[in-house]
Amino acid sequence: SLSFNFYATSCPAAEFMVSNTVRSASSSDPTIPGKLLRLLFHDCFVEGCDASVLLQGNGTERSDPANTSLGGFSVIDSAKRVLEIFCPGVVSCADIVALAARDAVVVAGGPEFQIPTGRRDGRTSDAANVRPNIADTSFTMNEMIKLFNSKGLSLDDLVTLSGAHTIGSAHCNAFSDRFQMDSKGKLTLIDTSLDSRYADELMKKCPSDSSASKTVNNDPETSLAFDNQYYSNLLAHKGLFQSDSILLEDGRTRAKVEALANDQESFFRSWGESFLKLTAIGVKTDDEGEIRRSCSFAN
Ligand code: HEM
Ligand SMILES: [Ca+2]
Ligand SMILES: [Ca+2]
Repeated sequence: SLSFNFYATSCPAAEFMVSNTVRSASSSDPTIPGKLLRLLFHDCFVEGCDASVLLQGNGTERSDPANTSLGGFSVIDSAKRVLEIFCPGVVSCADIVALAARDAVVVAGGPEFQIPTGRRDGRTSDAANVRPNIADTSFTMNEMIKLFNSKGLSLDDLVTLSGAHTIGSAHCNAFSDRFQMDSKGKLTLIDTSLDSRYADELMKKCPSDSSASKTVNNDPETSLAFDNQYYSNLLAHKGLFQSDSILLEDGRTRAKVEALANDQESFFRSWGESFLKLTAIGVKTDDEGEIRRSCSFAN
């Protein structure tokens, strides 16, 4: 099983080296924390937290269209490079992904807490497993609940972990389903759960002819700060994805949204608990899996 300070004797500076790498990468590129946090989500929901998302090659998870907008791989690679110099063959890529996401939140001003380590790296990675296990922005609440429950996560965990959208950004096509385009390329809002002024802003930033690489902030107010602003945005009908907006629309989750919007401390407490559950999904430990030498390839 996982344990706190798993590397205490085998590589005592492991966590320090990961956090240093995350810190220095984020200081030269402020988009890094969001990328590292999303990378963890996409790792843990597919085959568990086993770094399967990092494997390169034909038909791996990383090659699936649902994963092409992932980033932060180079930060994981540079942490691994340092660790392989000081503690060769000891620290798993799966632990690096989890620790890096934990540290990314701290860098962005979020809560700091210990997480257990001892995850081992998976040997398989199949693109076909991505879409059945990753939530789509068009999911209904029932579909979201079903998916999260299948990973051992509750309704409250869903609301809390969606708070990750308090940082980072999204490509225009990630929310284009909230608009309709006429034959001249003009957009109109079809999703009435969205604030109309916010919708206008989004249409301006993401016109129908905008480039595929164009992005907008997930949190229009404090995109670099890991705070509870996400929940105030939901109350103001400024959830970027339909899967954000329904957290307010649905009676089963609304009270939790309101509670987290009202109290940042309670968001941080909830975050710590739900993050621990997220980083423990389907972990491989002890004699399962391996410790990869390179995070991009199985040994
Ligand atoms: C509940 C269902 C969820 C859906 C439908 C969803 C969907 C999305 C989408 C479509 C994007 C934009 C990607 C892009 O276009 O580049 C995004 C970004 C992001 N998501 Fe989620 N997400 C969900 C839950 C989560 C969870 C649980 C986490 C982490 C705990 C997370 C963390 C992030 C982060 C940090 C970003 C910004 C990435 C960046 O800046 O590069 N999301 N999400
Ligand atoms: Ca995985
Ligand atoms: Ca924020």
